[in-house]
Amino acid sequence: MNLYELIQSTQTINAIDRETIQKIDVSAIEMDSRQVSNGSLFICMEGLTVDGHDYAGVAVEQGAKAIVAEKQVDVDVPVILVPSAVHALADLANAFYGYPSEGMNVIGITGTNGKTTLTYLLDAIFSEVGQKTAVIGTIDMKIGDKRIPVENTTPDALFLHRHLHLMREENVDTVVMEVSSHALKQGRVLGIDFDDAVFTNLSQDHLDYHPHMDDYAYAKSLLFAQLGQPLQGKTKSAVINIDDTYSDVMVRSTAQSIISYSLEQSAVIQVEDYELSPNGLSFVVKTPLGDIPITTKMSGKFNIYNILAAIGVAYQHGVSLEIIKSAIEQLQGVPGRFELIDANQDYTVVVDFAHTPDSLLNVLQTIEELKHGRVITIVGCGGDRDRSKRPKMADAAIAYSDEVIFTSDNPRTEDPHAILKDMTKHLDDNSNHFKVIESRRDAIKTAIDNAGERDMILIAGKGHETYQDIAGERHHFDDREVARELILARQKS
Ligand SMILES: CC(=O)N[C@H]1[C@@H](OP(=O)(O)OP(=O)(O)OC[C@H]2O[C@@H](n3ccc(=O)[nH]c3=O)[C@H](O)[C@@H]2O)O[C@H](CO)[C@@H](O)[C@@H]1O[C@H](C)C(=O)N[C@@H](C)C(=O)N[C@H](CCC(=O)O)C(=O)O
Ligand SMILES: Nc1ncnc2c1ncn2[C@@H]1O[C@H](COP(=O)(O)OP(=O)(O)OP(=O)(O)O)[C@@H](O)[C@H]1O
Ligand SMILES: N[C@H](CCC[C@H](N)C(=O)O)C(=O)O
Ligand SMILES: [Mg+2]
Repeated sequence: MNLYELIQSTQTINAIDRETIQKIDVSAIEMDSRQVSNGSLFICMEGLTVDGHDYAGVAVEQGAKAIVAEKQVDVDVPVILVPSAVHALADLANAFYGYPSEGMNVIGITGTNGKTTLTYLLDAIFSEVGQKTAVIGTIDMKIGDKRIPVENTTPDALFLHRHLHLMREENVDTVVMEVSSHALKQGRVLGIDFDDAVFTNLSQDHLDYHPHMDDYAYAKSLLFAQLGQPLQGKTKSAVINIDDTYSDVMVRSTAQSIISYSLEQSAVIQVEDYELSPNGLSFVVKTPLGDIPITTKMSGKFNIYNILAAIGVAYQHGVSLEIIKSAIEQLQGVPGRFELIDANQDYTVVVDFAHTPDSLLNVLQTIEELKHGRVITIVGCGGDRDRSKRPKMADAAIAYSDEVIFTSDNPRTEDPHAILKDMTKHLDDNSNHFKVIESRRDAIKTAIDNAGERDMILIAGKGHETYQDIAGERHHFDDREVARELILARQKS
């Protein structure tokens, strides 16, 4: 693409010599010098670890034909100065790839918990309608039947516009994506033309990155602001859980119509009555188009919220009540979310991705309603992440379990002992209520070897993850595989 044409899509600072840059054809846009090839346009991004401006020279050596930067860099190719590299990256990538999100339905989901679960619900509903769908989220990226691994829950703007383009080329109708607060604060989703934005809930997480809860809520609200002004002929909506304390922040951030959902008060999408049982949930959802009785194998009151959110989006898109019901009832569950490990043992083993105080409380309260024996919880906290959630997660585990085994999650670059100390130092050491077993495998083995008939073991925090990050190195580790192997080993012994 011609560089002169391309830069018309963003705001620049310096006067550009039109004749020079009109001669440059850009073969790719890159934000990482290691990816630059001959003919690339390199955008210097100031990161949290390094400053991309320091890599401009390397990018030119690799073949970059021009540089986009926020400050002058000493290279012998044209340098286009911009007021914001974050905006320039989004504008240029969006233009380079032909504004791909405008040609598809794009649904953005934000909130502390429930995003991944909701992507699975919406994928099931839009697939049931007969649409081709794509999903971008924590587990992976899915385009039709293809699954592509991702590093971040919400990737950077360049990756997003590039892959949205690919999705449009592959005739995807609807893209469902998780939008993390990191992504919103770092401008990773700028330029995406969202049709709907969903707010699930807000509770403590990421206070290593956000200085306080208001900053975290403000970041989430940016998704609702990005829906823009209502346009004639195009209906957009904000689907919002009004039972959450922070819902007002989201409601006030958007000019689009609000589809509220609630379990407790009057809302566009609400619940008449619900029943939680060991076999799942059953409840009646009231919508302006009529009632939908739902029976699902998904467990936990919190999943009613996820289902209401899905119904809110589907309702906005005119999906029939029958299709909504059928898609939700067929969904077997989400990998690593309340996933039962069943090898015909006489005790229950649940693997769940709860890694925040609120999600851990939710999953344990669900277990409280389903249990028939003792509850044994295995839990740890990730390293290089919010330290203040550690004692709170420990308290949640202690409050609802007969026994807790504190263990390692992903220590990353932190000392595993220090993380476990942060979790347990306020607890009474003499209590025989908890143990600390640093090795996750040994912790799972201890729980399985000692489980009695009808006991329930919760292995929390890692869900679908297939690795454990120790000292910055990833080793293969899957709670589900390890639990199954140890259950079978106990049966043989
Ligand atoms: C803390 C954080 O959010 N970091 C993100 C951030 O990295 P960073 O700011 O450290 O980047 P950097 O390494 O300083 O690099 C700056 C620039 O220099 C460039 N560079 C760098 C090196 C080089 O040799 N050449 C070069 O050009 C880089 O490509 C980049 O453009 O920008 C990167 C690109 O967008 C992200 O991949 C990275 O996510 C890291 C891997 C991460 O772990 N993030 C987590 C905290 C996160 O974002 N999590 C949320 C989900 C949370 C949840 O769901 O609960 C997510 O959306 O994944
Ligand atoms: N609506 C909800 N409210 C509270 N807790 C929930 C809700 N939905 C799921 N959970 C709990 O949170 C855990 C994570 O759920 P899920 O993966 O759907 O959330 P997420 O928002 O995608 O998380 P992440 O920020 O890590 O991507 C689940 O394993 C479950 O324990
Ligand atoms: N997206 C979340 C996942 C946390 C999962 C947990 N297992 C951990 O490592 O803390 C994060 O990166 O903070
Ligand atoms: Mg997720």
